[in-house]
Order: sequence, then C-alpha cells, then structure tokens
Amino acid sequence: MSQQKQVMSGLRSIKRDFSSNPVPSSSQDSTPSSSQSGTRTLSGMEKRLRDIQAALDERAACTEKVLASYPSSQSGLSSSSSNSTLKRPATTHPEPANKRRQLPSSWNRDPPTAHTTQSRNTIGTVTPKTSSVPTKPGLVALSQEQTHILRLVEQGNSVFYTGSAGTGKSVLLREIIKTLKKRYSKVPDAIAVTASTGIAACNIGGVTIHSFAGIGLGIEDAEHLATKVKKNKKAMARWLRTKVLIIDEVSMVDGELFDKLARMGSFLRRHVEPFGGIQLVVTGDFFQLPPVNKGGQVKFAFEAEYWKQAIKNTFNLTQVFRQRDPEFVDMLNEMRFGRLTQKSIMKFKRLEREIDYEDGVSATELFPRREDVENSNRLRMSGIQGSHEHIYTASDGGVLYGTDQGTKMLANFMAPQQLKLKVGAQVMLIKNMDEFHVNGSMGTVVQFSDGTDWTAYPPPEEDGPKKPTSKGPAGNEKKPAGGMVWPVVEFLTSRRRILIQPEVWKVELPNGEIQVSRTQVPLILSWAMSIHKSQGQTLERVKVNLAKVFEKGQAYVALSRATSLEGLQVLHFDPAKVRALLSYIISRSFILFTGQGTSQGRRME
Ligand SMILES: Nc1ncnc2c1ncn2[C@@H]1O[C@H](COP(=O)(O)OP(=O)(O)OP(=O)(O)O)[C@@H](O)[C@H]1O
Repeated sequence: MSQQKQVMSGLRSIKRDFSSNPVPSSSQDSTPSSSQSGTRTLSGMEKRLRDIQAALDERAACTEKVLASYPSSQSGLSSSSSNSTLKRPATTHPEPANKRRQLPSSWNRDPPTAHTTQSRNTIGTVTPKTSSVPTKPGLVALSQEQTHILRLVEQGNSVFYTGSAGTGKSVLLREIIKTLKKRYSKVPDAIAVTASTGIAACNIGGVTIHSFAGIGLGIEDAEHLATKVKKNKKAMARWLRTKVLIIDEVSMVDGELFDKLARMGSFLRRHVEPFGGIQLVVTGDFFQLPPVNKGGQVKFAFEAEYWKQAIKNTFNLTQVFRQRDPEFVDMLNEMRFGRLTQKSIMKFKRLEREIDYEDGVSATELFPRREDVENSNRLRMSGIQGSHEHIYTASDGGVLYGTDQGTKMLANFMAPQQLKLKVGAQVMLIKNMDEFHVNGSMGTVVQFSDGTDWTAYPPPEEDGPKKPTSKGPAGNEKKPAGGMVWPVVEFLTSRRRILIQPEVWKVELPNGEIQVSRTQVPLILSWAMSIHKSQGQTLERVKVNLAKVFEKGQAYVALSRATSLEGLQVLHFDPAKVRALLSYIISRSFILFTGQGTSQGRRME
C-alpha cells in the first residue's frame, strides 16, 4: 500500500496538522503550528503568522475562483476535476525520467504533444534496430496541479509557482514555454525567457533578467534605467513587444531589482500596472539559493513592493517526482522547513558511510567552489593510466563573442570550452537524447570512434536495412586517419553504449538574435560538480561534504539532487548548516506561502 502512495511535498497553507508527523522538542522548529495558536497566548511572531495567514487565505480564495472558472474537460487528464482545489491525481504518476532543468535546442524541435513532454534523440548509438525504442517512460504527462497552472498561464494570468526540489517546476516551465511559443509563433519577441543567473538562464535557453531588461548591472534607480533603455533601440523594442515575461530561479532575484523592473515596465510601456502590464510567469523555490548578498541585507523578490500587485496567483506544487521514497521526501522537507526531527538527524548522520558501487561509477561529489570541482576532476583524470587523452575544444560564436559580456555568458554554459576525456573517464550527459539518456545521465567513456559504423538511434526506418553496429570492446579505440573521433559512453542505467557527437547551446534574445553559442561534445566530467551547476539536476549518486558548505540554501540544494537515500552519501552532517536559510525565510514569513511538506501532501483547505 505504502508503495502506491504518491510522494507529495508542501502545503499551500500553514494550516497544517503535525499529529501524524510530530516534532519532538529536540527538533529545529521555530514556527508554531496554527493548531497550537488557538489554545494559548500568542507570541508576537505567532500573531504575525496568523495575520498573514488570514491575508493568504483571502488570496487563495481568489485563486480558487480563477481555478473554478476553468472547465475540467480541458485538463487533459483522465482524472480531471472541476473542483477548484488542486487535487492529487487519481492515478499513480508515470515513472519519472531523470531530467534536469534544461531546455535543449532539440526540445523545441519536438512535434507538439498534448501536454506531454518528450525529449528527442539526436545522437548515434550502437543500439540495434531490433531493440524497440521505448516511448512511454519518456513521456512526462503533466500532473493535475501542473496542468492547472499551465491553463492559468494560457488564459493570460500572471502566476508564481513554487514547490520543493523535484516537484517538476522545470518540467512545467518547459511545457509553458513550449505552449506559449506555439501560441505566439507569429508574434516575434512575444515571449521573454529569463532567469536570475546566467547558469539558470542557459538551462532554459533564455537570457538573464538583466540582459533582457537592458540594464547592465542595474545599479541606478528605475527612472535612470528606463531613460537608459529608451536610448537602446533593441532593449526598448523588447520591453514594448514582450507579452509574457518568464523568470526562472526567482529565489536569486533581488527584491530591489524586481521593483525596479516593475516600475521600468510602467514607464516604458506607459501603463500603470507593474511591468507595464506584461504577463508574468515566475517560478523558483525560495528555500534554495538566495539572491547574491552584496554586503547589505538580502531582500527576496517576494518582499518586493510590487510583488503582490504583479502576481495574483500563487501555487505550490506538492507532488515530488524526483524522490520516490516517502521517508526521504519527508527528511528533505523537514530540512527545508528547519524542522529536522532527531530521527531524521540520525538518519542523515548514518549516510556518512562509504558506498561501494560495484560498476565502478562513483557518486558525483558536490562542492560549493568551482576550484574544488576542477581539482577533484583533474586528479581523477590523472589517475587513469595508459589511456590517450582526447581534447575537444568548443566552437564558440554569437554577436557578443569576444566581448567581456560574451565571455561571461559562455562561462555559464554547462559545456566547457575545453573537454578532456580518456577511456575510463566518468562523465555526465548534458543534453537530453531520449527517455533513458537525459541531461544528468551518468556513464563511463569506453572508447572513441569516428562513428562510421554506428547506427542512428532511434533507427530512421523501422524496416530499413540494418547498418552494422560497432562492437568494439571497452577501451578499443578506433582512430581513422584524418577523421575526428568521438567518445563512446556506456550509460549507467541503460547499459547502452552511445556515440556522443557535438551539440549546440545558445543564448538567444526573444527576437532570435544569438548572443553567444557554443558547439561542444555534450559531456562533462562527473566525479565532481559545483552546487550551483547542480541546481535543477537529478542525480542518482551524490556525495556531499557539508563541512565545506557555507552559503545559505546550499545544503538543501545539494542533498535534494539525490533520487534515493541509497545513492546519497553525506559527510559531516550538521543540522545547524541546514537551518541557516530557513531563519532568513521565516523571518520574512515566506513559509506562509509554502507551508509544511510531508509525503502525504497536505494542502490548504
Ligand atoms: N509530471 C511529471 N511526471 C513524471 N515525472 C515528472 C513530472 N514532472 C517532473 N518529473 C520528473 O521529476 C524530476 C524533477 O523534475 P524537475 O527538475 O522539473 O523538478 P524541479 O521542481 O524543477 O526541481 P528543482 O527545484 O530541484 O530543480 C525530473 O526527473 C522530472 O523528469
């Protein structure tokens, strides 16, 4: 029975009930449950929580009204419901595919499927034609709550949706972008896809919010910035033509910046509403990485003056897809909300053990600093003896190529400028290929080949003549004279050997102008990875040394990348480390918008 239980996270309210999830006195709890508040004198903080709860209830009621107006027959789900409350889907969700937050260029070329997302193969493999290409697991059917949000966006509503790690925010965002781009296919520049940071922007094929707005560092006040934009034809055109502004990883958007953009939009578009009436689609998890603190007090976007006015619909995705073990989901949620029970603390501490992976593919160690990542990967590479090193140098381009800005943008790509590989190197795929080989899939380089004797995957014609498949044993490198050779990777989960050829990444403005592009083999060394780059990633084997984690939110981001407790090793677990961001958020009452999460998925009623 428990295996059938859907893994849920988060509430849409603080009206939670801890009776089935008691928090012992030893827990890290600092926020009262509302059930307690009615029975004794309320503290100042409790009163504040209660007041904001009342305000939140009002807003939720408004959102529910909008939902209720949406006809259930359009949900596209078998278990559609006209009930305004977001319900748990009636059916068990399909097998989650390991995907990371990225919108590969190949994604856009997919034929549109009704509210399903499917990655597309672009790379060769040795898989013989007879092995049928599975399609089902790769089809990610949006859950009911994801579909509701998509519908609201389609109806032109400004929306902020959040959810704990692994609740499918990125999957939904990809679908929203795809749907909107299709709808506005005849209106150039209508959809602006942006994110708070370069890395996050690259992951969704967009630009940074600064870049979109044309504000440089954005230090001046809104009036000055607007005057600056007026003198910049391209930036001005973007502001005027944009119909929908998408902002991903909003937790890292500074509240002051949000207000400046809101005001700029009003000036530039001569429209009294924040952002000049542009529809907003904002997503992120405020419990993950916060805005970069430039010395002063951090102000989150939800604390911005115009936040409430700009975004009338707030949602919390509750169904966790990344982790399927309810115990792990609960542990992560306790951590997210700073309510770690003694039991969970002990459980996390027990994850210090070494894990011996018999297949030789070790866990990806997540580090806060890039230098540690590079050193770790370099050390492991140099430990591989007797194998020739292949160096792949990226081919870069775009209108900003060669400028400082362009160089910074290129540095945000997951794909490195120079990729050094050997037979035996542990790698991670950084593009989606098919349902089993996705961004985040781990494997080992087993040989290099020019690809002449490899079949395409999936085969172009089911009944066509079979081409010979490469059967080179691991380590048997083929180097045809004068030709390029590409790495062949044996993937951990599928056990398939796939020839990996270059792919293209682009930073593109809404008008289609390519700011920078990079063509590179879509692999990175994966013995180690930075926590920043891991954000949005789904990893089966993860190792984190919490003694090295220093930034707020990093511990939660790092640990929540793992799909299971079995594949997670945690060194120096310290509950204090994971509390840091929470105290930030609680002090700003954001918890009220997200609530307590459990595997049961309690919601606002
Ligand atoms: N509707 C769905 N059905 C099945 N699997 C899904 C669905 N939505 C998301 N997933 C899967 O869940 C995993 C996590 O999804 P995703 O990366 O979108 O979550 P997220 O909320 O963006 O996480 P994070 O905040 O940690 O980046 C992925 O493997 C994704 O394929």
